[in-house]
Amino acid sequence: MAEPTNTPYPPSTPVPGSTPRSTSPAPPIPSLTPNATMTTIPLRVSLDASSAPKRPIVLHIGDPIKYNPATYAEFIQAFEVIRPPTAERERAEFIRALKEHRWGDFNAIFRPFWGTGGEMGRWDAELIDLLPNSVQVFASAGAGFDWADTKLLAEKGIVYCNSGLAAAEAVADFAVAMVISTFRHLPWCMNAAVLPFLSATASSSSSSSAETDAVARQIFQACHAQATAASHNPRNHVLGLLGFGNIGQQIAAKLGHGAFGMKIAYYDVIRKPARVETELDAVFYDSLEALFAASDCVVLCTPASTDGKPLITAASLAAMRPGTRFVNIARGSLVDEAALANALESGLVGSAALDVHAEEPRVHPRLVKLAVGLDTPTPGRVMLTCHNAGGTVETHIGFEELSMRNILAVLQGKLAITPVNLHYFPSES
Ligand SMILES: O=CC(=O)O
Repeated sequence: MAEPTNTPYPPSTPVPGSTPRSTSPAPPIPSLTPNATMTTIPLRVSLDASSAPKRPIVLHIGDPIKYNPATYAEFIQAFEVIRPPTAERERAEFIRALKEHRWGDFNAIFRPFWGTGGEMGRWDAELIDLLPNSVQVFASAGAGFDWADTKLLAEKGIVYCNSGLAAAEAVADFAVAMVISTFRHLPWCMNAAVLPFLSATASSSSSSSAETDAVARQIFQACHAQATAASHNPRNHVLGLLGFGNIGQQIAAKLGHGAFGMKIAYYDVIRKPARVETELDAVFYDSLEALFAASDCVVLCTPASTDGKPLITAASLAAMRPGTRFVNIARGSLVDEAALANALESGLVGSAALDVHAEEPRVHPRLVKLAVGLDTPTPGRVMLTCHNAGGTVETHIGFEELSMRNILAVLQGKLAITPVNLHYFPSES
């Protein structure tokens, strides 16, 4: 089953620089309370009194800082920042450099890198075992951390901080668009407007522009007339959120009562406090199957399973109501895509919207066919996008800022802001 959702961020502390909130504040997220399990990581920065004080060393992997020059100025004042050149960030060379102790006893890893996964591939035992014992914190861009063995990092005494909070608003906004797409068949509507012209361009001379125009008008009119019968308003339908962390709660706030008027249902490995359920008018279901059986649209917003196994399989899909809508803005590895294609073809799943894919950057060919086909009774039943949900300038600003703030906090002996692996540390008592 999925890992626990992210350690919440204190409510009084806005994500520094993440979103311009002054004119239009985001809806409050009720669960953002300080977490009792937060702990201070013992300082391992060398404080050698006999020599001049040394600044802690930060290994900066990935892109240069683009959006937060003021915080970066503070950062490089406090730390010696080493940014290996591209060639040293290739896995083989990175491993060689670690073995040679090329960057000395560095204290933090800083990865403000917009892109899923690490530049040098999985952060597994092969890399982690080579890290010097001086490393205390690894702060990275990105909500997901399925590419990093955070348990092993904790066993080495390294706190891993993600930046999910900085991406939550963008991901939730995108999920809203995707949920609406499943109710209103946006791929069908969009494809019908342009596909005849795209096919004509692809086959160039075979059909005249008058023929293309006639076909296009026919397809337009068919969609205009028929999409209506397959489309519904989301209001009063049950939105089933599989995962109810920051992102799930933001989706609930945007689509629930007082907004789009959907009824909110959720399942999470950790049931949320009554206060959260009350504020979001959310009903807890005690199993994935129970949630699916109650939902008109299921949204996957939970971290990837630690064992890499999908949650959405032929067996779990069978618990859905016939014609259910399905949205994935979490991780492609959570879905058995062949089983989902079967369910779409049989009508068990009525429509879907998928931002993430099991083998990115490859998109499953059967799902592509279901996304573009104009020759079925309800064509274009799947919206497919390229892992774009979190991708906004505001997210990127927040990734940079939050990663730097996490490192500043830990290396200055304070609480990490968004740690996600503290539950793997031995307890202090
Ligand atoms: O998928 C995007 C992220 O992990 O932030």
